[in-house]
Order: sequence, then C-alpha cells, then structure tokens
Amino acid sequence: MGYNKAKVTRKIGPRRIYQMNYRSTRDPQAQPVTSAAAIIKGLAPDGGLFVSSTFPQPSYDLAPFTTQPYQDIAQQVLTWFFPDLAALPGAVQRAYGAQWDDQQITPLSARHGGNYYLELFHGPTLAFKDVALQALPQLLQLAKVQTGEDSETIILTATSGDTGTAALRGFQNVAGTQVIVFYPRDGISPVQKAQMLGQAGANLHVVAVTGNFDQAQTTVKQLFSDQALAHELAARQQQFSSANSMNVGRLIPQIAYYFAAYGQLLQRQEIQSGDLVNFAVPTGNFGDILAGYYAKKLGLPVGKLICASNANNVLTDFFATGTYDKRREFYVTNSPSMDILVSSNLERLLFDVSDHDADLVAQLMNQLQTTGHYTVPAEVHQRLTTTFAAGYATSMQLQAEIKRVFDADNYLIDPHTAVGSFVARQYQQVTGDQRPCVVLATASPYKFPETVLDAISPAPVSSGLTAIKQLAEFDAAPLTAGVQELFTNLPQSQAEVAPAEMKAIVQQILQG
Ligand SMILES: N[C@@H](CCOP(=O)(O)O)C(=O)O
Repeated sequence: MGYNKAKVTRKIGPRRIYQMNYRSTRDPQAQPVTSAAAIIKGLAPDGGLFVSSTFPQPSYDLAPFTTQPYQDIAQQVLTWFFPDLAALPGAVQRAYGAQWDDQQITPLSARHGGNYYLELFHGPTLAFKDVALQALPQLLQLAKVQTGEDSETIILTATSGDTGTAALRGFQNVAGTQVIVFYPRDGISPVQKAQMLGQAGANLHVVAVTGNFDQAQTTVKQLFSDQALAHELAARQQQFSSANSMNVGRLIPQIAYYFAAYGQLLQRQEIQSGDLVNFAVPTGNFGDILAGYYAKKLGLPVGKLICASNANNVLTDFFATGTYDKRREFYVTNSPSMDILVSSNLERLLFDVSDHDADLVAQLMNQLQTTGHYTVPAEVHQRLTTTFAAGYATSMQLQAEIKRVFDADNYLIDPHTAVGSFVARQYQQVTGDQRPCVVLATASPYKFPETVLDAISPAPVSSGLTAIKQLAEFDAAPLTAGVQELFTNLPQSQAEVAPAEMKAIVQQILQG
C-alpha cells in the first residue's frame, strides 16, 4: 500500500506509523490537529468541519475486495484516514461483531426491478447509521487513550430519526461519555420514536424539540461554539463531541461499504474489475453520499453519484443551478430522516471542489447563515455536475416505487431507499445511462411499516407494533433480532423543550 502524501512521523518497532492531520474547512490559518483530536472534538473550533490535510492516495488491487470480510475492508479504509490511531484492528472487530444480523455486515441484494440494493440496515438499530455508530465509540476510546484525554465526552446529537437511536445504542454505558439526543417532536416515525426511547443506559438522554431538525442541528452547532458553555464544561472536566456526520469519526467508516458493494458485484461477476458503477444515495445531511465521493477519490471505479432527496429538495435545486437556497417551506414527509434543508456535509464537498479554498467556504457558510442562500462560482458548479446527478421523489412517488419494487420481486424497501430507487430510475430514463447501479438501502422497512404497508397492502393499515406484524406477513424472511427487540423495549423518560431552551436543558442534564 503506498502512502505517497502522508508524512512519516515516527516508527514503532518494524512498523512505520504515519500521521494524518486534520484541518478546518473554514480557517486557512488554523493549526491542524491529529486524527485523534479531530475525532474527540467533533467540530472545528471556528464552526467548520474537519477534513484531512492531505487526501490519502493509496495504491491497491480491487480483487481482494471480493473475498475480504467486511472487517478487513473497514480496517483498510480507517487506516488510510486514521493511520496514527493505534489498536484499530480490535476496535473494528468489536464494531462489526455478533450484533449484526448478517455476517456480510452490508450485503448487496440481487437485482430487483433493475437495480441492486446495498442493505445497510443489518445492525442493532436497523439503519445505515449503525455502520458508523458501532465504530465511533471505539474510535473515540482509542483517540482518548492515545492523547491522554481524560475529560468526559458529551456527545451532542441532532437527529431526524435514525442517528439518535444509533448513537444511543453505540455509546450505551460507554465509560467517560454521556449522550444527549435532540429530535423534532413531530418529525419522526412512531417506530423510530419507540426505538429511540427504548434505548436504556445511565449515560443516555433524549430530548424532544418543538421545532424541526434544522433548528435542532443549528442550535447544536451554536452550543459547540458557545465559549461560556465550553468554560462551564471544562470546569467540570467535560467537553462536547458529535455523533453526527459532522464528526470525521462518523463519516469515514461509511466509505467502507462502497468498497464492499463493489467487491460483491465483482465476486458475483456482475462487473469486470475497473467497470464503473453508479450509486444512488438517499441523503439529507449529505454524509452518506460524501462518503461515496471520498471512495471515488480513493480510486474506486464509481461512475455517477446520484443524490436523491425527498420533497425537501434543496440539494436537487443546488446541483441544477449552483444556488443553495434554504428559504423554502420545510416539509414533514413520510421519509422523515431526510427532512433536512441545511445539509452539513455539503461544506466538505465545496471545500474539496474549490481546491481547498477555506476563505470561499467560510464566506458561503456565513452567507447561508445570514441570508439563507449562496451561489457557488460557475467553475465549482461545473465540477460538481461531472460527478453528481440529482433528483427528488415526492411522498406519493416514493410509495409508488415501494410498490413497483415489491411487485417486481416481493422485495421490501423502506421509504428512504424508495427515494433513492425512484431517483435512480428517473436518472436512467432521462440519460440512458445503463451502468450497473447500487441503491443504498439506508433503513429497514420495519422502521416505517405504515408507509410501506400503505404502498403495498390493499387492507387498512394499522400503526406501530401492529403494523410491524402486518408487514411481516408480506415478508418471507423471519423477523430479525433488531425488529423483535422493538416489541420488548420499555420507553425511557424524556424532556421536551423549544429550540431556544436547548442550552438550558443541556446545562441541567450535565449538572445532574
Ligand atoms: N438523517 C439523520 C440526521 C442527521 O444526519 P447525520 O448523518 O449527520 O447524523 C437522522 O436520521 O438522524
């Protein structure tokens, strides 16, 4: 493996250890930090996002991905980005162990209705967030040991349904951590809510916000840069970190499943080594699709990255015009995890395609905050459109897509996956692009049984646990442990606040 850019900094025994530094997307003058520090901090002090100072340029063969277990692929990817984190192999084994209901961790389906589905929901909370949030606690622990950081880590998280539960599960009873999750009170599915409130642990806190996801995430970002609060925390030996894809420790593990998908296609001889594969990614905060962009930059033969949105189609318009404009109605939809108008990770993409122009990124992000919109230079927009395609599906269109795929092959997909599937087909029809396409299946259909049933069942649809049983009748496979657990979880208590009260509740929780 060749690391032609990372700097060799020290040598332990016969093995050379490389160090990868991380810098903010916004401040060209800021001192870079180590990978360990970037994971511990979560967000850069200037409000920007950490990116690696040099992008890894490994040389590798694609052939081994056909036979390697997922754990090996994940370890390889993590080592490219966090070469200075010691003891990664153990962490990876713990992250991808018996808590997964499929040994492949992210199995690729057969071709259904024209496309493949990369099933990212075989972890304990039934959504793709587990792939990274079973790993992040491990990475954080390694980073803390390595840096000697002994303050308590307060994981502040905003969720539109899936990240929160996966973060609670990942950090459940992890020593030296507390997790505070904020979710939009009226913006997640009944099963998502029951699942989130069902996560028990002395270090876990769930707070409903009487606002939408954007308000929760924006306030979380403000709390990160609140100096008075940081001092209060420091006095108690505490500091914030993030479980959202703003944290590189959350984002980087997601790159691995693009390699795993490619390996599975190769292994089945559906493609030849080097063939380009398109990926359709349902996305709200842009983390999942950015991981695909990073996979392409690492040399994986990725063709188009198809960015799929729901009715909150701010990203579709951005890719079409180069103008990002969040001044529009926020829709609460039947694909709630994607109900987002401020896509945090787009900032990392802009940093990359503008040739690391941190001043430009800072200016655009400032404009977004003050005016609600920005337009990227024409050259930046042009670069984006060579790699990305974009489209959206309405709530009715995604339901029709669930039915189409089910009718084709009795294959059940969740509403978010259906958004990706619909937009992939739309793209294929408009462009005639016949390359193999992998749709990221981001959540289990059992998290949204009402919407799925409504699409496929002629009978009246029930809700919650009853709907899960009703949906199971359409499924030849037995219920997985993660779904069965939904029937036994007991709801924990939660607080409810307005967005303006989020700081006060954080202080109250942390003061015990
Ligand atoms: N879609 C998420 C919200 C934020 O995304 P993240 O990937 O940055 O955590 C959710 O379901 O909670």
